[in-house]
Amino acid sequence: MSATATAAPVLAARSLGWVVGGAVILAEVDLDVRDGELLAIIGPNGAGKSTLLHLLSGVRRPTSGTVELGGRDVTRASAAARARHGLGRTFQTSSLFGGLSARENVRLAVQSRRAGPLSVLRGAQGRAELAESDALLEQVRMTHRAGATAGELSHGDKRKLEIAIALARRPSVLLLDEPMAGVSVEDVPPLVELIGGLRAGGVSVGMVEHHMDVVLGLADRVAVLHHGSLLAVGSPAEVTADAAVQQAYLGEEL
Ligand SMILES: Nc1ncnc2c1ncn2[C@@H]1O[C@H](COP(=O)(O)OP(=O)(O)OP(=O)(O)O)[C@@H](O)[C@H]1O
Repeated sequence: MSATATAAPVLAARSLGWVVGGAVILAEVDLDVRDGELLAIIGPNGAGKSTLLHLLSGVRRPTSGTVELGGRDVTRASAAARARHGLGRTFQTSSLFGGLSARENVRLAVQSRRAGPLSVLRGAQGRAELAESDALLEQVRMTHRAGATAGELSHGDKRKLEIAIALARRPSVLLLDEPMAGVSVEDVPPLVELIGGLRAGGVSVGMVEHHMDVVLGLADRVAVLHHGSLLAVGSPAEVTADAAVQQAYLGEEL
């Protein structure tokens, strides 16, 4: 039994569903991210993976079911409120300020956590904020790129910077939407190391990812979505041996 097999859920979907225009995009999904684990969410294109992240993080409201964060019902809470209560996330499309440096991007996130977004408008200077920003850049191995503008970074470095920004808000659970998308082959191993190390820093992770070698190497558990329903959830070995999962991926590499 793995160390996280009996850990408490930090984030949970309970019978979660989303219906739009009569189409059932997500149906009755019961799934949790447990304390200290890395849960990977996989599934063929259009399975509902991003929708699930949107519902969990409050970007979209479910049409049925509930979301619990740290044991409390946050179904009606906004994305900002969930973020304040420890839920971080990154998006498939980059959310960086391309014209600002990597350090400035992280510093804005640090500032907004420390004093609320208005402090950014006041242009508050703070040694502590700078030190914290630099520590976050160090944590994601980006110190050497601190002065580079975000727009000129490689895809791999952009993903690292986005994780640093998410960590600036000190999340207890972090949702990553396809962190390896567009990342060059040589940038994959450092990103895998960074994401794998988040658990040791006390951050539980829910990660949507298509790269199976990355998923199988990193995840404590894997959840498989198919046509909006949860097909299987278990250890990487259990899931890859599952006949229904193999059927869903027929013709695709698993
Ligand atoms: N706002 C919307 N209105 C109607 N249909 C939507 C909407 N958003 C998503 N869908 C549909 O819901 C389904 C699931 O989409 P979603 O993006 O969650 O899938 P996914 O598993 O993340 O796919 P991919 O791996 O391609 O990113 C798709 O068929 C998509 O077209």
